[in-house]
Amino acid sequence: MSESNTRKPNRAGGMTNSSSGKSKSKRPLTRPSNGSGTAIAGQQGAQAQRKLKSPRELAMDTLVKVSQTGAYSNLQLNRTLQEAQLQRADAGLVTELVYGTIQRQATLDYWLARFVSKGLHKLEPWVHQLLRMSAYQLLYLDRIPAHAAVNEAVTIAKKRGHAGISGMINGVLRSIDRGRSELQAAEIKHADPIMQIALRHSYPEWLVKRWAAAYGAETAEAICASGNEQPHASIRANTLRSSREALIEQLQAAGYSAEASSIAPAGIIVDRGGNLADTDGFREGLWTVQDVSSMLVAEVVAPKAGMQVLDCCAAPGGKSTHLAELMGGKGKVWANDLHAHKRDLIVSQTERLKLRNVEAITEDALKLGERFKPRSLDAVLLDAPCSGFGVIKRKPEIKWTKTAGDVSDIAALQQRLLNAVCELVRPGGVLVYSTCTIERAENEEQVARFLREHPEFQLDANWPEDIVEQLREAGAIGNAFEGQAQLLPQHFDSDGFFIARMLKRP
Ligand SMILES: C[S@@+](CC[C@H](N)C(=O)[O-])C[C@H]1O[C@@H](n2cnc3c(N)ncnc32)[C@H](O)[C@@H]1O
Repeated sequence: MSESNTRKPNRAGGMTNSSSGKSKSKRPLTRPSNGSGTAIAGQQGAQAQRKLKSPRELAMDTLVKVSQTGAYSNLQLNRTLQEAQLQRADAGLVTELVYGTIQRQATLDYWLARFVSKGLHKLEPWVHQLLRMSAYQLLYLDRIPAHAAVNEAVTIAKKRGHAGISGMINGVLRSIDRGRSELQAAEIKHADPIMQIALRHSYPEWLVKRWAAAYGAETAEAICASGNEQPHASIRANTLRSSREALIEQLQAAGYSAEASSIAPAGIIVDRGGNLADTDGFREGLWTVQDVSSMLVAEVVAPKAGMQVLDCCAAPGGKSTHLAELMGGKGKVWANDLHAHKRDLIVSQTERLKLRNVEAITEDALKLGERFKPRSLDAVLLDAPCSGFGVIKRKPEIKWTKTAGDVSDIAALQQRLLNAVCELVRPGGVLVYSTCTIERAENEEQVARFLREHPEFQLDANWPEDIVEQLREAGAIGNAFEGQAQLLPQHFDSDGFFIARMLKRP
């Protein structure tokens, strides 16, 4: 039996993550960004590396690097997988251990603290990560026999540390194994309801407090639980090359589980699809890998063929290419990003999708007024840099690394960006503001302030009807829809996203 990656159904009291349900597929198969999980014939160096380090040791090293250096988990994991050249099942195990351990670290520490008498803060970083990672296997993964998790941890400890450490690790993990029927997250009780949510679902207290204040405690808990779910893999049909229906048939014929997204008109949910960016269909430009909530942004811009459109913060180009597709390849999309090295990402996407009406440019969006005439563009999209709390499913370390100060800083930048780029919209034109976060300060409050200071703009509820209907059904908007929506991650099992459509008065 491969012990690769299946998560326990609700084993430790959190949300279920079994492989059975539609939204519960195995983690490595739903994380396309870690595409190096496919088997790659080993080079000599890679084989030597593999002999030296087991998948668990690689996972532990990745966890230490992420926590010590602040590296993004997905990038660090990709580096690890590329260097190690693992077989698919082993890459799946490393992926599961890295994401799962980061995701559940507060709950894991809560239990570990019971058994580590000298206190977790006194542990060396690798010992702490090894304990977390092994406790994660015992408490959250059902295909991994307890003896494998414990023995592997002890083997790593013997290799890395002295006998006292391996003995301590053995003792702690065996205690957790013996007590695991009681170590259920749902059993965690705390006098403070905020702390209870934080410990059960493994989030920092300040963040839960903020979300409870913004959305109420019940919704805050649902946000937290949803953030621990496996993300769906989804693709956006390039409707200039094929239809969504034809692609679904094609994918199903090739053995994929593919179905139309209920919310995104070009979206296809693909379960158990492996790395969708490593497929012929992707290489041929038939689709783009993108979260369904992210697909709504260009639909809300709703550009017409022939329009002049500017995407101010565009890399890697997911929304710019979508805009160009919606325009039938006619008109012009300027895809701008601050970072010159990201221009290549946009260019490679437009070339792959065979789009000729996208021009990638490099500029600080605060200075786009030096390149474009005021009031000259039909539509401007500001998909702003943000705190990213909507994508915790994919980047779980965000919840541990971002601070309330980061939210204020990024909100101040967003405000300056909005003030700068709104000048470029022509009278009667559209300005769409979006973020992949669920912070009011970056979303509704940002828009309210902007509208106060720019009376020439007004919210515009003229969104595609089907999308509005789906948003209403999911509870993302009420009856009085004014033209902005906050999608929470639980609404469509997607990323959390905010979108506001504003019109410049003629
Ligand atoms: C949310 S991401 C954009 C994602 C992109 N719209 C997509 O759908 O693929 C934000 C982007 O803003 C860029 N950025 C940050 N500050 C910027 C600035 N001052 N001017 C232009 N781009 C900026 C970042 O490099 C990053 O690529």
